[in-house]
Amino acid sequence: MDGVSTAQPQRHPQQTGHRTAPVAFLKGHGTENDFVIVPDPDNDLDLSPRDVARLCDRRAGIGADGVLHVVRSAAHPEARRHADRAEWFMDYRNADGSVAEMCGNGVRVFARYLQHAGHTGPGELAVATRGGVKKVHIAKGTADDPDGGDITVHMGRALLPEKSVTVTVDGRSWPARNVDMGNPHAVAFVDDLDHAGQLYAAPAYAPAAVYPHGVNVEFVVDRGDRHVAMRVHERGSGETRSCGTGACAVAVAAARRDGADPSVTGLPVTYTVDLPGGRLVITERSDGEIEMTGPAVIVAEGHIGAALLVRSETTDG
Ligand SMILES: N[C@@H](CCC[C@H](N)C(=O)O)C(=O)O
Repeated sequence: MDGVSTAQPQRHPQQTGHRTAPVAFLKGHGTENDFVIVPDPDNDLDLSPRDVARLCDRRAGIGADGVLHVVRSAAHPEARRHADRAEWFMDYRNADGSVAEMCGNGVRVFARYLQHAGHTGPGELAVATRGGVKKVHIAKGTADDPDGGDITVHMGRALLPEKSVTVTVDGRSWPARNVDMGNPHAVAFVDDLDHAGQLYAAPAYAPAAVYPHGVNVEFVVDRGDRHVAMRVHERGSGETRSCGTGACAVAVAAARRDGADPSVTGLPVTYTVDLPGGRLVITERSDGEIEMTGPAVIVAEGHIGAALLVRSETTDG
């Protein structure tokens, strides 16, 4: 993580017990990686891991792969130091309530929310994340769909630690490439995406010490020249229909496998990555910077029912 403080916000007295004021939310997705968006500019809400898990529950809650808690950087202890460069902080949480360093699809949906709410327009903006400040470009939409332009995120550089890893599903194992996109990934090239099975449980990996905080696992097949397809099992969320950091990790792993390294050749390389929920285009530039482009959509807005955010001091963290 990029020098992030781990200080936690203090729980405000009126945030214990039953919340009285309705809390607004929106629902959005990027290539069907879906999020509950909770606007909270002044960081008044203290969303516990259990609150997040309840919101993301697809039967008893709103349902999502994660939560995008939208807070002004100046109001959040983990982002205050970025406030002069990025007005808004994406406080991203996985569906099980855990915190992650980065979410690539989440940043695009976060930017779309800021556009939807009138905080920004098409063009450039910066978003603070636990993985540092990310530059985002919102393309102009059409007359029919003004908020429909693709969104490009500058994801930073990938790190490829030379550690051999094996991932295993249903007794079948593959070597995997270890790729750090701010968050951890294990990329396995397979003959058939069905070989990853149902992915109800997290794939096993070894040695465990390579990923002390867990890992996102990608399974990849070739579809054509610089064109791949993937499935992903996400740490903290299970199998999802898309993962932006995962698609970037896959593109870099595929490029190295194919002998392409822009920092050596001086030539950018672009991969098309198909996911169950849509298509992302990933370019690794000659300076190592990775750009990810894809759609982001807001699909609903409303208020969170009080029962979802009721907390008990003895059971909620
Ligand atoms: N879906 C995200 C990644 C979210 C975080 C991940 N589950 C982790 O724990 O690292 C993306 O689009 O990048």
